Amino acid sequence: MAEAAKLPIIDLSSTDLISTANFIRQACVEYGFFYLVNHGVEEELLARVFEESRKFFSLPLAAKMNLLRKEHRGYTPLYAENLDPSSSSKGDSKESFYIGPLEKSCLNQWPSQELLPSWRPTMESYYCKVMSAGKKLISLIALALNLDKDYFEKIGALDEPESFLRLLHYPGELGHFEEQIFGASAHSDYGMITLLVTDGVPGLQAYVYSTSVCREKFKDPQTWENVFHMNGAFIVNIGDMMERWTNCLFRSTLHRVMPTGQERYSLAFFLDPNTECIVQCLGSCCSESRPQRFPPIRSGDYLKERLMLTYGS
Ligand SMILES: O=C(O)CCC(=O)C(=O)O
Ligand SMILES: [Fe+2]
Repeated sequence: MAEAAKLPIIDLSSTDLISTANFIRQACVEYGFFYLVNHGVEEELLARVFEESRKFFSLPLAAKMNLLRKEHRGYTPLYAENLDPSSSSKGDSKESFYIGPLEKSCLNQWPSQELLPSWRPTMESYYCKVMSAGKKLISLIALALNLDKDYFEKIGALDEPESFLRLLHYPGELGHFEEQIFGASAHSDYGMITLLVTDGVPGLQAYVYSTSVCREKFKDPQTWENVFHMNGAFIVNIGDMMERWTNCLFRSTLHRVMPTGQERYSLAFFLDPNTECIVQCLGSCCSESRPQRFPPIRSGDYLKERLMLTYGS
């Protein structure tokens, strides 16, 4: 049985910015995962988002297929995705719905107002709230990296960030004994940070290390720890672009969702930089003894490459 991960708890409302930043640094170096409390997103709004998400996934398949994923927005059906390219499984046992930047709203797809009248305003309101919590957190992450608080704004990363809200539904059915079917197979997220909230049903596991060395992803044997839901908190994890910026100082930790036989809903918000932003090793994160590990890359190109590997488009 996997143990429960004892993740740090970061208070986004703390006025002591320096100690919060230090605490974030430690959390990102040691775990790449932490809980975020007092983030300003009301419980009542979260409950409404879950309710609307449930309504969408309960629609007949044909209605959902009308909104099939295009331009990385819309519906992805069960087994459409295998997050672990090294596995030969038939795909993950989950369905999802992506909502992209509201500034580019013509690319987004929405269920019709006749079907789900409150859906779009609820999702837009949540998108804005979680984005503002995320931006505040990024300013503390900048401080944690000994940068100016507005560093990521100044380099344009937070100017119309290419961020996606993903509604997830795990139906909970278990595959045959001989099949290895995950809710979400082992992966790391692609962007800067992910802010996740679940409905409380367990399943999420993170591969937590105890050394600060950049680990080799997908290397066996692995030890996984359960990441449980905490009432009122976001589960935050560092994504691969932040790992590249920090030259592996901050970890983009592998995680997965185990099948438990229970139906499960979650909301993942991937805060990814503006597509034109160049992601390159921060001066404070490389030295002679810690040489740069990745070449600079345009955020949009990196994201496209990763999505291509997951979806083929
Ligand atoms: O549903 C969850 O708990 C995690 C989802 C996730 O890791 C993802 O969509 O990237
Ligand atoms: Fe993830």
